[in-house]
Amino acid sequence: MKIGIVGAGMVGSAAGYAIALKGSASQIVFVDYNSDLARAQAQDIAHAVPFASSTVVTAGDYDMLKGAGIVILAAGVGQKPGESRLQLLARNADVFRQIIGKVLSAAPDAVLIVATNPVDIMTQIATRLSGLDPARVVGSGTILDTARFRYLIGVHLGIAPQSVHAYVLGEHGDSEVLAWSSARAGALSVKEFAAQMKSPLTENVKAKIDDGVRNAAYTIINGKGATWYGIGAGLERLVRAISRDEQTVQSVSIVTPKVEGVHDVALSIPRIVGATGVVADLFPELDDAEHDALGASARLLKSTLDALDY
Ligand SMILES: NC(=O)C1=CN([C@@H]2O[C@H](COP(=O)(O)OP(=O)(O)OC[C@H]3O[C@@H](n4cnc5c(N)ncnc54)[C@H](O)[C@@H]3O)[C@@H](O)[C@H]2O)C=CC1
Ligand SMILES: CC(=O)C(=O)O
Repeated sequence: MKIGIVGAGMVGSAAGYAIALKGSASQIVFVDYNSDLARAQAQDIAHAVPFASSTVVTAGDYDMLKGAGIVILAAGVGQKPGESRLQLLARNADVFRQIIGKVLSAAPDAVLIVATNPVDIMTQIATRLSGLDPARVVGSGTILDTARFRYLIGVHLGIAPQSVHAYVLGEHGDSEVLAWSSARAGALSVKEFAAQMKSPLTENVKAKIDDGVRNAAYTIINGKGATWYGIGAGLERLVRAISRDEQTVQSVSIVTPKVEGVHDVALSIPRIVGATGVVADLFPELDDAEHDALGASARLLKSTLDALDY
């Protein structure tokens, strides 16, 4: 499948690199208003291809997206140290106003994957601007936070993160909800697994893991200016799920009719992802505090969107 990537900065290029190394696309086309950057990223990644796959990597204008089955939207500004994702909204909404029409003119049948922050609200804006079925406009949402959560639980339990089944819900941002009550390791609840492994999940351990997930972006941005490898791998995972019609469960963001009493809000819950985008939503079992936190996250996202005049 041909994949378009609009925004050839750190996130777009990390996604392209991961896709090329895995060979999950036949072709990648980078588009960026900095055309020199797009060309340079394509060339650099193309030089990795002989070690890994047969993906053809190029760069060009929007018309080069013709025939793309998926277009990743990673254009826009990222956070400066101390800035929240929500503070990027007005600037990145302007970027989407400029690019969505051009993407759809060239690739009207593509599934859109949104990475630009604040990703939930940008997903809602992309859905509105494109007029597409919401299931075809998939925000990467908490796919990265879920990976961070599984990684840290895996470290605590001494097991591979692939054996941890746990999800982060709601906003990809400060109000996100770590769904501890439904988290499992192998066939056990994480609490029972931890007890049997003699590494109990105390409130202190859970608080440290929460901080490691919720504040990961701030910590990494303080150290290196931006984050890109984690999300690059997450975007590749979504490309694979869609291009191979995998029907895999991922925590992604789409405009959802009703979440905790909030109507038409984009946020993450686990969803089945296949060729057409999101195929079905899965509402996990939550305890009362998690229900309340998910409701608060949904209300925050909805009110932030409503305050934006676009
Ligand atoms: N969803 C997630 O989990 C994550 C999202 N992000 C977000 O991804 C976005 C991109 O981050 P980076 O790649 O680090 O930024 P970057 O600054 O390295 O790259 C952004 C690119 O977008 C391009 N661009 C800006 N306006 C454009 C327009 N109107 N048309 C075409 N291209 C345009 C720029 O030329 C630049 O190359 C940010 O909003 C960031 O917050 C970053 C990490 C994780
Ligand atoms: C920047 C960002 O959204 C992240 O790394 O989670």
